[in-house]
Amino acid sequence: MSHVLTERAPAKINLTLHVIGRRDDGFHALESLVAFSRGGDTLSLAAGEPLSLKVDGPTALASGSLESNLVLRAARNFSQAYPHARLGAFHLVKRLPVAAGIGGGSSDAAAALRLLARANGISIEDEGVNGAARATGADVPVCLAKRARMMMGAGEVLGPPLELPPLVGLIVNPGAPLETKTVFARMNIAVGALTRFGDHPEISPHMPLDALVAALRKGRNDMEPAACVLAPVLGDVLAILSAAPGARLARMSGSGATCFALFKDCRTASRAGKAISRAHPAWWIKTCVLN
Ligand SMILES: C[C@](O)(CO)[C@H](O)COP(=O)(O)OP(=O)(O)OC[C@H]1O[C@@H](n2ccc(N)nc2=O)[C@H](O)[C@@H]1O
Ligand SMILES: Nc1ncnc2c1ncn2[C@@H]1O[C@H](COP(=O)(O)OP(=O)(O)OP(=O)(O)O)[C@@H](O)[C@H]1O
Repeated sequence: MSHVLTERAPAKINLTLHVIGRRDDGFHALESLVAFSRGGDTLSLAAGEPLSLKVDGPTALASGSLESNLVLRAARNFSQAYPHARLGAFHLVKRLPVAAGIGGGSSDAAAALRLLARANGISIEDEGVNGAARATGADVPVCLAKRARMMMGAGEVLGPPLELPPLVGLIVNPGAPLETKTVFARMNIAVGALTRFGDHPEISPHMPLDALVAALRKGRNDMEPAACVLAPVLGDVLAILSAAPGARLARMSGSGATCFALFKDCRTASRAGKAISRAHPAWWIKTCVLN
């Protein structure tokens, strides 16, 4: 019988997302402080079986065809880097909203690479694993170690892991899918243009909570205005989160439409979550701890 390994694929939250320009290859250059939730999707691997994927869970249908699933794309990229490596049968339990700016597919792909690395006794720091992550998608490298850190370049340049204090958050997705590519296109930045270079607030490795929140407030998500045009409900989500009692900061994650707010404690966050859920029962709302 094959040995089954399991990994969690958490949500990625862009606490800040500064788009500082557009490179000659068409990709946008970013400065982003990324953190991770504790819940998310679950991926398991029966190592040694032929490569396959089964997906179930509440958002399985929304995640598209099996053939286009980033788990299989990551596994194929891994196999190119390590042609003699054991692959296996993946089982994904999909819970995160899809095309939501919280890197669900990227986190699943990174979990697949962690599982394949474990099954083959390879470190996730190995260049082959990192190369497979880069080849799979811009957000996959940062999801590989799932540690809070600065992300730069088009996602391939990572700062050192940061020991952020746990941030109590509420994440809200109003159910309007947004494709990353479409939101970038709407920003309409010319190839080769540098917009707002280097004004990201300084984030130090052991920042106390209040200093971190103050620094985050000086940051922004540059994709928010374009995403709000494409999904006007986002304006409501941000206004509701900003006005929630105890909210210290409200912002969109990634290319949207998921937004988050930070609170001083779990009780305040959970109370806000319940009130928003009563008013908007169709929205996906989760309290979480980010770091
Ligand atoms: C916006 C972020 O969510 C911030 O974390 C990510 O940069 C997006 O990462 P991702 O979803 O993994 O992106 P990919 O699937 O690699 O790219 C989707 C499309 O988004 C655009 N794209 C992506 C990342 C980037 N830095 N610049 C871009 O212009 C490209 O048109 C690309 O074809
Ligand atoms: N395992 C997967 N989970 C979710 N979506 C997937 C997966 N594999 C492929 N996809 C496809 O990837 C696209 C983006 O989905 P995803 O949920 O990763 O977006 P996102 O949260 O906006 O990502 P990011 O924050 O990295 O931009 C969707 O169109 C979906 O069909």
